[in-house]
Amino acid sequence: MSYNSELAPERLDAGDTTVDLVPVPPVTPRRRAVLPRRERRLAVDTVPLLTATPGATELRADEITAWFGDRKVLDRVSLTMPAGEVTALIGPSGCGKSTFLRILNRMHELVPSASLSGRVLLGEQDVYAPDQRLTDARRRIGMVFQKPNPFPAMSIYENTIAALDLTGQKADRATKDFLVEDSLRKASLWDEVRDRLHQPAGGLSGGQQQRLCIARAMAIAPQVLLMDEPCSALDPTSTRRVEETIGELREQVTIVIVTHNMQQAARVSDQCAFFLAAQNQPGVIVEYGDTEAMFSDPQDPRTHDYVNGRFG
Ligand SMILES: Nc1ncnc2c1ncn2[C@@H]1O[C@H](COP(=O)(O)OP(=O)(O)OP(=O)(O)O)[C@@H](O)[C@H]1O
Repeated sequence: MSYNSELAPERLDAGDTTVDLVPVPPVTPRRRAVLPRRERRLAVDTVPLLTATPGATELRADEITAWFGDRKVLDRVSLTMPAGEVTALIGPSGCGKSTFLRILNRMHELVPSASLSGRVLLGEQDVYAPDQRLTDARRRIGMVFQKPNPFPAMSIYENTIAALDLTGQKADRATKDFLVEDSLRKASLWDEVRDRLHQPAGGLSGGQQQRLCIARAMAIAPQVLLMDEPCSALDPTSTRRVEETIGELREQVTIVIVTHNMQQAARVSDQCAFFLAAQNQPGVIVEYGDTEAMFSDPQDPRTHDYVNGRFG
C-alpha cells in the first residue's frame, strides 16, 4: 500500500522507512459525526445476520508504531495472538498496552491526533485495508472496557442485542430471543437474569453489568474479543466470575486482555506479552511467550522483576 505523506508527514522523518506504513485518515469532528451514520446505512442493506460465531481467528499485529501528535508511544510492535487462545498484555502504566489494544479494532483512529503505521491482520484480512469498513472491523473484533458500560435505561434484553442495530443487522423476534439467551449463557449471566430480562440494565451489580457487556459483544459473533482491564472495577467475587467466563469463551473467540493483575494473567492467559517503555521512549514488547514459562522462567531480567512485583 502506498503511503500518503500528507496524512502524517512526521512519519517519513522518523527513520521508519522499512515499516509498511498504513495511512490513518485524519478524523475531524465533522468526519466523525458523519461516518458512522453513512456506514450504518450501507451496512443495513448488506450485512446478513450472524447467529453463529464464524470461529475464533488468529489476529496478527505487524510492526505497529503509534503516535499521538508528534509523540511516538509504540515502536514497531509485532505480536501474533493465536486463534482460540487468551493472550495477556502486561506491563507498567503508560507503556502503550491500551493504545495497542485500541489499534487492533481501529479505535485508535477515533482520537483526532492519533496516527499509526504497520498492519493488523485478522486471519488473512488486513483490518486497515481501504476496502474494509470500520463497522466490519468492530463487528469482527469486539471490545469490553475497564468500566462496565451498558445502556442503563435500556433493558437487559435490549442491551444484549444493542450491537445488532449498531452494525446494521436485522433480526426477527425469534432470532433475537435466541441470541439473547445464547449470548447471556456465553457470558455466564443467563441464570441470574432470565426472570428479569425486561428490567433496566442499570439495576444489575457491577460484575453483572460487565458480564452483560461481554454478552453484548458476543451477540454479534466476533472472531476476537479485546478486554481492557475488564475486572479492575470489580470486587473479587465478580472478578472470579468474569475470569470463569473468559475460560468458557476461549475456544469460541480469540481473547486479548490487558491486565495489571499478574495473578489474573497467570490464571486466564495462554501467553503473555510484556510491554515496557523506558523514560520518554515509546513502548515495545520486551518478552513474549507461554504464560507459565514467562512467570516461572522469564528470559529477560526486566520481565523477571516485573512479574515478581519489583516495579510497576
Ligand atoms: N488520547 C491520548 N492523547 C494523547 N496521549 C495519549 C492518549 N492516550 C494515551 N496517551 C499516551 O500514550 C501512552 C500510552 O498510553 P496507554 O494508555 O496506551 O498505556 P497503558 O500501558 O495502557 O497504561 P495504563 O496501564 O495506565 O492504562 C501514555 O504516555 C499516554 O499518556
